[in-house]
Order: sequence, then C-alpha cells, then structure tokens
Amino acid sequence: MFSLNDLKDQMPTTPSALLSAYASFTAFMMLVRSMANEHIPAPLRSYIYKAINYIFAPFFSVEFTLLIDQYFGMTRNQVYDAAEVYLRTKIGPSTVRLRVGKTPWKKTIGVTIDEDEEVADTFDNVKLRWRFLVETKKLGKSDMTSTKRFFELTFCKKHKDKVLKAYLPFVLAQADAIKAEENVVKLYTRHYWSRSDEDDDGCSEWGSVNLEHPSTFETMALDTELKRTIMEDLEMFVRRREFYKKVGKAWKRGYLLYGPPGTGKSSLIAAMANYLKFNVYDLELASISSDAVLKRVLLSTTNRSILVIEDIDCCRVDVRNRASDSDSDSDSDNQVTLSGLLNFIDGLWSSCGDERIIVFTTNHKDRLDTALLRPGRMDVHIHLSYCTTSGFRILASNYLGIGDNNRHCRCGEIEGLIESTEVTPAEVAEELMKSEDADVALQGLVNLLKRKKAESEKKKLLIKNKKPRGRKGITKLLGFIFPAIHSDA
Ligand SMILES: Nc1ncnc2c1ncn2[C@@H]1O[C@H](COP(=O)(O)OP(=O)(O)OP(=O)(O)O)[C@@H](O)[C@H]1O
Ligand SMILES: [Mg+2]
Repeated sequence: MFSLNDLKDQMPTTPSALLSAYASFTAFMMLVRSMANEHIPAPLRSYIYKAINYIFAPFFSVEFTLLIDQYFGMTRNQVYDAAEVYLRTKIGPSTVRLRVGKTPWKKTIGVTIDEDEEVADTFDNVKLRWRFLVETKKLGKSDMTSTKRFFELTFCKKHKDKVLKAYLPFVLAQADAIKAEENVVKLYTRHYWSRSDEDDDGCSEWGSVNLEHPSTFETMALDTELKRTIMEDLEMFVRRREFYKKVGKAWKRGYLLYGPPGTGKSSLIAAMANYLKFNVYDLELASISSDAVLKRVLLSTTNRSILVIEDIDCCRVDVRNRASDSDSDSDSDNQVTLSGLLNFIDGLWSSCGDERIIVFTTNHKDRLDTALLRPGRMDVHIHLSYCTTSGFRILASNYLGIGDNNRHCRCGEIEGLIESTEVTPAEVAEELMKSEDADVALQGLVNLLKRKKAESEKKKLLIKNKKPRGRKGITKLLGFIFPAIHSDA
C-alpha cells in the first residue's frame, strides 16, 4: 500500500533536490506544450486553454472584480455616478494621469481620473483598486460608434460581502455628501451621432457638462407676483412626496413656458434648475428616431431632474394644433408621435421616476395640439411677455446697479415708454450692456424704445388703412349703385 509517509519520503528536501525537481517538472510541461502545439489544431488548442483557465482560475485567484457600468439596464447606474464623484477625492500618488479643467464660474480646478487609470482606496482595512475603462465598438456597417464607460473595482475575494454591503453604500453616501457640498447642477444633452440609429440602446448618448448658467430668480426680470408664484409652486412640489403617493399620482410637474423670443423662457429654466439644484436634460426631439428610442432615452434620465423640450411647436413631432394646420401630414414618415410623448408625461411611463419636472417652451401656444394643453398634462402655464416697468427695474439694477436710492433721471421716461412698447427683456438687456456709463446705456435704451414705438404706430396705421370695407361700407356702396335694393333693405 502507498501511504502518506511513502510520499513524504519521496519529497525533495535539500535545495539542490528541489531545484532538480522543478527543472524536470518544467521540462515535462514544455514537452506537453510542444506535443499539444504539434498535434492539436490551433482553434481547438485555444478552446482547451480557455476551458482549463475557466475551471482552475477561481481556485488560484484571490482577487475579485466588480464591474460598474455607466448604465444599469436602461437607466443610469447610481453606483457609477457616485464612484465618479467619490474617486475625485481619492486620487493619490499611484495615479499618473488625470484630466483637469476649469470653467469661468468655478473657483477651483476640477480633476477626474483618465481612461485606464487606477485609484487605490482602503475601507475598514480592506484594500481596493478602482480602474476607469472606456470601450468603443463600431455600430453595424456605418462609421458610427458606441462608447461604454465603466469602472472595475478589484479587491480580495474574501471581502466580497463587506464591499457589497458596506463599502458601496458608503461610496453612495459619500458622493451624495460631496455633491450637496459642491451644489453642481448638470446639463445633459444627447450626442448627435445617435440621431437616426435604430440599434442604439438609447442610454449611452447623454453627455453632460456642468450647468453654470448664471440665471437665478433674483436676476430674472419677471413680475414680482409671477416670480413668487413660480418659486412657491416649485417649493410645494419638492416637499409633497407623501402627498403624491397618497393621491396615487406620479411625482411629476409639467410647466409650459410660452411667449415671444427673448422673453426669458430658457433663462427661467436655468433659474429653476439653480434654485432646486436639479440636473437639466435638454432633449431635442428631432434627434429621436422613434417612440421606442424616446422611451429608452427618457428612462435613462435620473430623478430630481428637469426634462426640457424647447420650441415644441417647431420640432418634427406632430404636436401642432391639427385643426389649424393643414400641412401636418407632410411629416408622416416621422416615427415619434404625440401619443408617445404624452405617454411619458402622464401615461404609464410617467411612474418610472421621482421628483421629475418637465418643461416645454414655445413661441406659439396657439399652434400646439389641444391634447398637450389639456389639464393635467402641463400643470402650470407661464406666459413670459414683453418687458414691464418692474422688469426694467430689475435689469437696471443687475446691469447698471441702479436702485431706488440712486435712481437715474431717465428712469421715469423709460418706464413711461416701456409700458406702451413691445420690447423684450433680451432687447433691454442688450442695450444696458452696451456701456458701463449709465447715461450712455440709458440713452441707448430711450432711443430703442422711441424707435420701436414709432415703428409700431406706423404698423398700426398701415393695418388700419388696409382694413377691408365693413358691412356698412358695402351696403352703402350697393345703395349707391342700386338705389332700389338699398331702399328695400
Ligand atoms: N425675463 C428676463 N430676465 C432677465 N434676463 C432676460 C429675460 N429675458 C431675456 N433675458 C436676457 O436675454 C437673453 C435671452 O433670453 P432667453 O434665451 O431666456 O429667451 P427665450 O425666451 O428663451 O428666447 P427664445 O424663444 O428665442 O428661445 C438671456 O440670456 C438674458 O440675458
Ligand atoms: Mg429659449
């Protein structure tokens, strides 16, 4: 019988014996390898190596790796977003390449880790390694590509539970705290390349930049009462989580901003985002090829965000008032439908997500389909109109520092003109920016207002003169030509 003691006896004990045993084992392996190379075809060989590796690797490897993709299914992966924020604070001497950048509105230089870079971390005596990776693949036969970004988190296998149950929740909480401190609002837009691609997964195309639009409710030239109403409405919306649940409604609010160009619709969206610290998703409907893509794209937006669709009357989707529009059929090849869009707003899709605000803007409310204006669809309709006296006062204070205690002598004249002229806040702002000298800037504004007033009076006169003869005029004319008819009538 072969016993354990026999085996012990045969084990090499001296260093030279160990060395010779190692040499004969290596020679044996080389022989096996060269025989395999000679007698087994290459594809089969590679298959066998892979199989061997697959079977034995887990027994020998002590490391475990978690993959954290940018998207989880169709929605954004919160762990990825949190890692992105958290790792900025963990960059240490082992990282040799970083991306840095600064924008005019930021006080400090922003740092993010670059592709293939590694960041080390320690949590409760567990050593962890994060690596940021980017994979680009070609989409079909076209030149278009799809990019996948993800993190690899590697650590000792025995700590798997601790990492999943304690470390990742810790990363999420830390990221929330960092974001709250930084108060960064992001602006997401879709990448242009995915425009008509039917195969795209609808999620990888949102790219983001920090929204550093300086517009706030203080800087907005709006009627004070309107401003207060909007702010109160937003505040009430964010504190009503329980209320929405109780009444069985999705926690969403729709705003329709309408008014002429340059009256502050886009500025108001930025002010709302800055006020609530909500990210903004700017969706160009023209870049969506079908309702299915629309659903996927909308599902990949995050909570506490504002979805913006600007100039809704101008986009390819048929949202115009059918009764008043005879050429609505011309876009019949367009696959994004009004019902697809509305389904998201208050249909089944609307329940996927919390604290969502949807804002539509238009210059022509009258051109919109009535389905879009129906109560419950857009909860609040806000009319942004021409500049008023109170609007001018806000702009004069913002641009020239003119207030009640240092009122300029031209203010009275301007206020009188503004009330009787159709001038947009954008036009007023443009004039006020032209000079740092209040006398010059206000004179420019007076000139503009007078010019506009004269133009509008001329236009009114032209319209009055062009007016078709009324019923009275026609009867009079007929009476002149046919006196008998006239007397009968
Ligand atoms: N109500 C306002 N308060 C303060 N600034 C304003 C206001 N309206 C317009 N402006 C100024 O005019 C610029 C253009 O305004 P904005 O882009 O918000 O107008 P809009 O209504 O979105 O126009 P459009 O219909 O062409 O998109 C802004 O950057 C801002 O400087
Ligand atoms: Mg705009």
